[in-house]
Amino acid sequence: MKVGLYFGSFNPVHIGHLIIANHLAENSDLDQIWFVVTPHNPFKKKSSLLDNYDRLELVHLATKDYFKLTPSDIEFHLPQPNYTINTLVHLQEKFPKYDFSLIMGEDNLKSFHKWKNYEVILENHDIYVYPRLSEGKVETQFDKHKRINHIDAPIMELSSTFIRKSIKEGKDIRPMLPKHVWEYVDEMNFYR
Ligand SMILES: Nc1ncnc2c1ncn2[C@@H]1O[C@H](COP(=O)(O)OP(=O)(O)OP(=O)(O)O)[C@@H](O)[C@H]1O
Ligand SMILES: O=C(O)c1ccc[n+]([C@@H]2O[C@H](COP(=O)([O-])O)[C@@H](O)[C@H]2O)c1
Repeated sequence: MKVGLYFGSFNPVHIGHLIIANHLAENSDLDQIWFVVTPHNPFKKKSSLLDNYDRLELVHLATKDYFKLTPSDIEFHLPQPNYTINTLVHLQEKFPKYDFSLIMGEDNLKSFHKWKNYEVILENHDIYVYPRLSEGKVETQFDKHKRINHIDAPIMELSSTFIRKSIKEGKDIRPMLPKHVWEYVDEMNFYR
C-alpha cells in the first residue's frame, strides 16, 4: 500500500489543500492520502492556532466525500513540537508494510534543508512537491534529486493566513473553503 502523507497545520484546511491531495489521488500511484494534522510545527508560533481537535474536525469535513483522502491525528500523541522524522519512524514501525511518501508545497521544500534529519527522510521516502509562489530559493542539492517529484499543476495563490485575516476583517471568503468547512467555521465563530 502506497500512502502519501500530507503534513500540515491546516489552520484552516482550504480548497488549495484539497486540490493538491485530489490531484495526487487522481494522477499518481498513491493508494491513499492521509492529512496529518500537526499540533505544533517546530518553525511556527502556536498563537492563532485553532485547537487540534477543531482543525481535525475541519479536515474530516473537507475530506469525508473523498474515498482516498483520510484525516490523521497520529501526531497528537507524539512529542511536540512535531518533527516529521519522528512521525515517520513511528508510522513505519506501526505499518511496516506501507510505503510512505511526503506531500508538500514548494515553500516547505525551500526550508527543507533546515528540517531535523532531512537527509534520512530523503533516503527513505519520496517527496511530491506542489508548485507555490513563496520567498527564497530551493537549495541546489535538491535539484533533480531522484526522490523529489515536482508536480506539474497550476499555481494557486491561497493560504490559511490570508483566509484567517480575511475572516477577522469580516470579508466573505466562502469560495476558498469547502462548503462544510465554511459552515462549521462560521457556526463556531472561528478566527473572528
Ligand atoms: N496554495 C498552496 N499551494 C501549494 N501548496 C500549498 C498551498 N497551501 C498550502 N500548501 C502546502 O500544504 C501544506 C500544509 O499547509 P498549511 O496548513 O501550512 O497551509 P498554509 O496555507 O501554508 O498555512 P499558513 O498560511 O497558516 O502558513 C504545506 O506543505 C504547504 O506548503
Ligand atoms: O521536522 C522538521 O524539522 C519540520 C520543520 C518544519 C515543518 N515541519 C512539518 O511540516 C509540516 C507542514 O507544516 P505547515 O505548518 O507548513 O503546514 C508540519 O507537519 C510540520 O511539523 C517539520
